Amino acid sequence: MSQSTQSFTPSAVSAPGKVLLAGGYLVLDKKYSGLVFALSARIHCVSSALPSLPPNTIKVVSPQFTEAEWTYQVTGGDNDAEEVKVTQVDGNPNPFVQTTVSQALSYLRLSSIPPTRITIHADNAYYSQPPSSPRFNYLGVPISRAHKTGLGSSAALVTSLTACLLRTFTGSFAPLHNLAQSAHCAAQGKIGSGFDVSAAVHGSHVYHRFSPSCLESGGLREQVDGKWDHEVEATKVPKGLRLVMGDVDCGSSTPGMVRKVLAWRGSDETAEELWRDLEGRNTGLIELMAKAEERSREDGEEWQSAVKTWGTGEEAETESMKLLNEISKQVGAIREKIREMGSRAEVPIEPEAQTKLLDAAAAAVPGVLGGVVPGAGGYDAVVFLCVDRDETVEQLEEFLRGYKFVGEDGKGGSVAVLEAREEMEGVRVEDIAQY
Ligand SMILES: Nc1ncnc2c1ncn2[C@@H]1O[C@H](COP(=O)(O)OP(=O)(O)O)[C@@H](O)[C@H]1O
Ligand SMILES: C[C@@](O)(CCOP(=O)(O)OP(=O)(O)O)CC(=O)O
Repeated sequence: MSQSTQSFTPSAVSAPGKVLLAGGYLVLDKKYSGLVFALSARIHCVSSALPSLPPNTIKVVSPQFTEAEWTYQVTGGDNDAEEVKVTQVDGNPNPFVQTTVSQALSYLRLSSIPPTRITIHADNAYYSQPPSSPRFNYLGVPISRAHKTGLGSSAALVTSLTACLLRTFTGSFAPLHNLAQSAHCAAQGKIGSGFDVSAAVHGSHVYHRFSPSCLESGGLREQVDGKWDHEVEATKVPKGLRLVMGDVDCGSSTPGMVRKVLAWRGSDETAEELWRDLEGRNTGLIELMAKAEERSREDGEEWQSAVKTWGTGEEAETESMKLLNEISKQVGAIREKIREMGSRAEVPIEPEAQTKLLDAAAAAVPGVLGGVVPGAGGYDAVVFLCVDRDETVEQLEEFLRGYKFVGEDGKGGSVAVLEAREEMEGVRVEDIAQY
């Protein structure tokens, strides 16, 4: 039913970026798990009334970039038969912003809205830039020219913007997950696994995807309000451990890699065995992390002492130490299968240059349990699981800063440490006075 606006709640919300530590490619199939951590790097959206504009106008601005203002006119929705239309009247195209505004307003079917401004602020870790830049640093280029670091800017943006629109016009976040997945898939022009939007909504978890059929028939309302079959089981990096994210300055294209890996999976009947084996290793890591977290609560003193000494040569033989050793070994076992997957599909999921970097970092820095090439793999990122000791983190950062990466065709590159670590929480309401 169409409804006129009952409320206008100026809102500030944020949604986190993601890192898929385990389950790349597998997570595209509902049977298999994705271990995804939300990150402290967030995209914020802040709404306010903008009385200088005509009614039924929404202006979205992203002030860290040039040419980043988009004005939309909202029409229709006066009766049930009439669709809501969102037309861009000003600015360059931004399909993620436009699709999100359009889907949120079409879903809500508001027959009139007060003129509204929404400001986007992205944490610095989303784009390469000088260290110690001010918060929400001004990059001075259009978004298309900013160098992305692969934390999932579009998923965090779509989720944050959807949440902001829902809260502004209805006072609540419902139905955030389904609506954000729908908008993200529509803007991308394809139905991916959705682990990134799921992390932006729910925070860190083990993810099983929704069936693509949730978005394949019926209208928007029917789809969003229908029964979704994704699964989300909260998880966390055990106390005393942390993730360190590295951005490798040598790009590779995810879409091409996904197509090739899936084509190989379809053509080789032994691939399924590899998928099952890798799933066993991934769930093995998930279980070990849960056990470690449990151990840290059962015997905090023993756990703390293991975390303090792991990798220093002064380890005592305790249950906690055993768990840290097992986690470290399990990361290695996952990488072994990932390399097999890559070489059999002929796709550089963990290319040799990344193997060298991951092994060299773990060998050089005491306290690094292991590193992987996250998500789809390739040349552009690494993530390390390490003990959360100041000296370990500092040494790892120093090691990465000094590392000379030799990528595809012998091209050299550097590795930047991102200002982001794991975080449990997904979307959240922020204090509107802070911006
Ligand atoms: N801070 C931002 N403000 C406005 N739009 C953004 C912002 N960050 C990302 N986007 C949108 O998301 C797109 C990037 O999406 P994509 O290429 O899928 O990258 P990612 O892998 O980071 O999600 C941009 O072209 C833009 O449309
Ligand atoms: C291959 C995948 O399973 C994981 C890709 O993970 P990334 O973290 O590499 O993704 P992008 O940020 O979109 O580049 C594809 C998917 O699950 O959609």
